[in-house]
Amino acid sequence: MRSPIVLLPACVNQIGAHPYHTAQLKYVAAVASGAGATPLIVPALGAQTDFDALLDLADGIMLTGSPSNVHASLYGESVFDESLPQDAARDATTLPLIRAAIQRGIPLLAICRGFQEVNVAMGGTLHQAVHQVAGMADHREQKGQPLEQQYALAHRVLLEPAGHLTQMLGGVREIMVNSLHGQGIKQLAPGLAVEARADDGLVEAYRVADAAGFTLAVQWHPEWRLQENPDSMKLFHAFGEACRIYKAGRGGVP
Ligand SMILES: N[C@@H](CCC(=O)NCCCC(=O)O)C(=O)O
Repeated sequence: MRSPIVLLPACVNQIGAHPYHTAQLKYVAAVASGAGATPLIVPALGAQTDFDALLDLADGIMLTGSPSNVHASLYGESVFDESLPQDAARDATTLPLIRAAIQRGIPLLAICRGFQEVNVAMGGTLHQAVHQVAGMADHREQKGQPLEQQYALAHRVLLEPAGHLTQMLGGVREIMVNSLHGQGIKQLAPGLAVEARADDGLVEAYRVADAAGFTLAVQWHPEWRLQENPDSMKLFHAFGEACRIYKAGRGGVP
């Protein structure tokens, strides 16, 4: 029996003289080892994408993090800081893909930038600089520090008692998470249900309330040192199981 196929939409990055479609190794490895699925990196072709062809192949979708920001025009704002990286090709690919996948009930796991993309795709907005908002903490990593420090556990998140994440993690009320983001949720999109918040009230996880399939979006990075974090392993295991159930429900072969 073939393993479920999980699509990972790529970023576009300039490496030397050429632009590339890229996905970080830790996300690809997390899908394979954490979810027990076959990762399939999808180029950021935007409107040229045959979304139906891709979704016919997909048993799940994982939206990765990225240093680039979702373009502010996609939630009705102008960009506050043009010096920060953007990725229009990724935006043009992921936002329609997200809406189509949710429509089909395809399992969806969204991480960091992916968490922000789903909120925007469903009609929500973002703080472009959370640390500049009165009463909010600074959720950014200390760039230039070793990665072990940048991805170290940074703050707790309080889980919604009746949420799916609480159930997934065996009933715990809070967990410690890493934090590598300058942007965050301002207005949660209609139809999204909060799963966790930071102490400053920032939404750190949600699900699509009436989605037919598994949906979980988290602002932190469960893929980081996945095997060493039991909570992250439970999260990826649940995602993998949802992908297997989805695959079985559609006869398994596209
Ligand atoms: N640019 C957005 C999202 C931040 C994000 O995804 N950070 C992780 C980048 C590196 C990685 O993928 O591990 C923001 O700043 O809020």
